[in-house]
Amino acid sequence: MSVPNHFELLGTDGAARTGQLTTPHGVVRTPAFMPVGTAGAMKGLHWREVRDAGADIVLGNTYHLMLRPGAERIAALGGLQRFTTWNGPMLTDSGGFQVMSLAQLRKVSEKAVTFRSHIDGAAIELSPERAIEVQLLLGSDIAMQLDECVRLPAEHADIDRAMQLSLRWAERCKRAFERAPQGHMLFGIVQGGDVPELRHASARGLIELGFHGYAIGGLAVGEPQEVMLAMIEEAAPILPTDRPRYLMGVGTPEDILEAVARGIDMFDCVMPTRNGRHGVAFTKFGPVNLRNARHADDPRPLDETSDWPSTRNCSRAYLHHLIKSGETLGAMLLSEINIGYYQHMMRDMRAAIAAGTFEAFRAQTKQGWARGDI
Ligand SMILES: CN(C)CCSCc1cc(N)cc2c(=O)[nH]c(N)nc12
Repeated sequence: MSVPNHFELLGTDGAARTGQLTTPHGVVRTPAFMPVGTAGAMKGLHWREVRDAGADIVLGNTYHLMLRPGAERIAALGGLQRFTTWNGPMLTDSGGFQVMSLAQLRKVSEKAVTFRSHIDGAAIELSPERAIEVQLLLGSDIAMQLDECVRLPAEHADIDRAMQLSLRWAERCKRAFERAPQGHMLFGIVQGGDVPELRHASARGLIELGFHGYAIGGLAVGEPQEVMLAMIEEAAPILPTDRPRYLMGVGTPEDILEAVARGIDMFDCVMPTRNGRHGVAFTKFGPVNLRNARHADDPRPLDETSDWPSTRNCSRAYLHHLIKSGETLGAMLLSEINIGYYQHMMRDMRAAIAAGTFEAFRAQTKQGWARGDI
C-alpha cells in the first residue's frame, strides 16, 4: 500500500526547494524552521510571539513529555495542542536521541532502549512500539521513528550496527503507526554517521519501507560543518523529491542556508532560544554578544532596518543592561529577537527560491555575516 503524500513541491532553484506540507493542524511552508518546545513550552516566549515571528510548526520532545507530565495524562487532557494551547502543527521526536544524551544507565537492545529517568530514576523501556504509542497519545501531526544516533567520531562497525538497528526499528515503527488517525505522518530517519555507503544503505532501506517524509539524523553530533554538509550531499539526492526532508537538530543560520542549498526542507534547533538566554543575538551582521561591554553606552538598536520590532527598537545598551543584570526580560527579548531572525530568514529563503534568486540571496546573506557587527 503506497504511503499518502501530504507534501507539495512548489518550486526549485538549483537543489534548493520550496513547498508546503499539509497537516491535520494546518499547512507548513518550507523551507521551515521548527522552534523547539522541549517540554511543551518555548522557553522564554509566549506562543503568540512564536506565531507572530512566522513559525508554522513547533517541535516537542517525546522523552521529556513521557516522563513528565506523561503521555497518557496529556491524551486524557485532549492532546498536546489543547494541553499547550499551541493550536498549530507539531512534530515530536521519538525520544531515542534524548535517551542517549540525557538518561542515566541506558542500555540498547534489539527490543528497546532501557534507561533510568533523569527526573526520578525510574526504570523505563522505550521500544519502537512504545515510541509510536506515546507520539499517538500526544497527538502530534508528525511522528519520528525510534532510532539510535551515534555521536561522531565513531567506529565504522558501531555506525553500521546502529544504522542497521535503526532500519529494523523503522519497520516496527511503521507497523505500529498503521493505526494512526488520517493525515498524521511518520518520518523515517536516515542514519549512517560519516560513512557515505552506510548513508546510502540507510536511505534506500527507508525508501523501500516507505514513509511520509525522511529525516537525516546522526548529524550535528560533534562533526565539523563540512562533514555534515558532505553527508547531506550523500543522502539528499537519494531521497524522493516529492517528500519532505528534515535535517534534525540543525542549526546555525549558516548551517541552515547551506543545507537548504543542498535540498533540505525542515530544521529544528534550540539555538535561537538557548543563545538568546545566554545573551547572544542573531542578526544580519552575524551573532552579537550583548554581554560585551562595548554595548553598554550604545543607543543603536541591533538592526534599524529590521522588520522585527524588538530588533529595530531595543537599544544595545538596554539589552546589555538586562543581560548583565540577569533580568528575565533580557532572555525573553533576545529569544524573541532570535526566533524572529530565524523565521524571517526562512521567509526570505522561500521567496528567493520561488523567484529563482536563491544564489544571490545566499551570497548577499553570507556577505552580511562576514562583514560582522560594527
Ligand atoms: C531539540 N532538538 C535537538 C531535538 C529534536 S531533534 C533531536 C536530534 C538531533 C540530532 N542532531 C540527531 C538526531 C537523530 O539522529 N535522531 C533523533 N531521533 N533525533 C535527533
